[in-house]
Amino acid sequence: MSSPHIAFIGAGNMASSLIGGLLAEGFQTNQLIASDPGAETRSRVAEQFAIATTDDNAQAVAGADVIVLAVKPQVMKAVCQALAPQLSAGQLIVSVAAGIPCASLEKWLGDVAVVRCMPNTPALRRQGVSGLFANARVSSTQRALAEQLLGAVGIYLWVEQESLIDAVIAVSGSGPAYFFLMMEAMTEAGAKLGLSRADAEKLALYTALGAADMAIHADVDAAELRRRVTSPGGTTEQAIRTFEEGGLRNLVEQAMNNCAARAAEMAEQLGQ
Ligand SMILES: NC(=O)C1=CN([C@@H]2O[C@H](COP(=O)(O)OP(=O)(O)OC[C@H]3O[C@@H](n4cnc5c(N)ncnc54)[C@H](OP(=O)(O)O)[C@@H]3O)[C@@H](O)[C@H]2O)C=CC1
Ligand SMILES: O=C(O)[C@@H]1CCC=N1
Repeated sequence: MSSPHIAFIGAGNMASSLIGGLLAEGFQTNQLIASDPGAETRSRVAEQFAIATTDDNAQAVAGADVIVLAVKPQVMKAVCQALAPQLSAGQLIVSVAAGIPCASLEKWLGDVAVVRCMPNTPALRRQGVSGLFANARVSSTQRALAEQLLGAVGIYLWVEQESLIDAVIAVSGSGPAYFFLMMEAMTEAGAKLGLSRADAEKLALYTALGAADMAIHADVDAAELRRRVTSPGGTTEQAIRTFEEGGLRNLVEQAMNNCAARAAEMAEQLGQ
């Protein structure tokens, strides 16, 4: 489908990142509509992206090829149950919600084609990475449609088991926050070492960008790139030793396990 119409249900952080990325990629404003109960949110989205907005989810989904469910998991059941009678045959549901399984969406929406997707907010800059899982009703054309949507805002990969979406959340869905935390901490520490806050922030952010770009394009892994920065007896060695002795690897593993466990817990609590 060359010019699909896409309705966003919920126009908050994640929807805005996707909308911004789609428009930057060349989607037309008249292909997109966003529905949200918040008047301020609708004004912001209309002003920022010049797309149609509404507070009526039923109006948003009428005629849409793809319906992106981008509300908080806590309201997903009510949103879906209200939306179910408004859906037409052939529409593809793309849910970006953490912790809401396909089976729950099918229970609330009926016999629908669902792609469960875990994107991340760098989609706004078309630097997103998404994990996708399709239920059995998704046709090959609809798979291609989901790929067109998420491919417009970054890269994507399909997982063959739905449970792996929780692992995707732990790595990349929530992952930007881990790197932002690192940037905050490096900025603070740089400022304490005497740099201006602005300079410390610039150095930290561009270092993150450069390291990621280098790691993506290198023909060796991150461990080898790290070793190449770490001169024996030099400065980096002291920093890395401090991280290792402080248990950074264990901490990262624990954090990601807790993240995935929370997604599973949400499925128990909110998916009924
Ligand atoms: N933020 C992220 O980095 C990521 C988020 N996600 C998923 O995206 C989803 C949305 O998260 P996020 O964008 O951060 O949350 P936000 O709160 O920023 O956005 C959700 C929006 O939905 C609106 N909303 C509430 N009720 C309804 C309704 N009945 N109909 C339509 N819209 C409604 C909310 O309005 P109001 O505020 O007035 O309630 C809010 O504007 C979540 O399910 C989350 O798991 C996935 C990947 C990454
Ligand atoms: O924190 C959350 O629950 C959402 C899902 C992944 C990123 N943000």
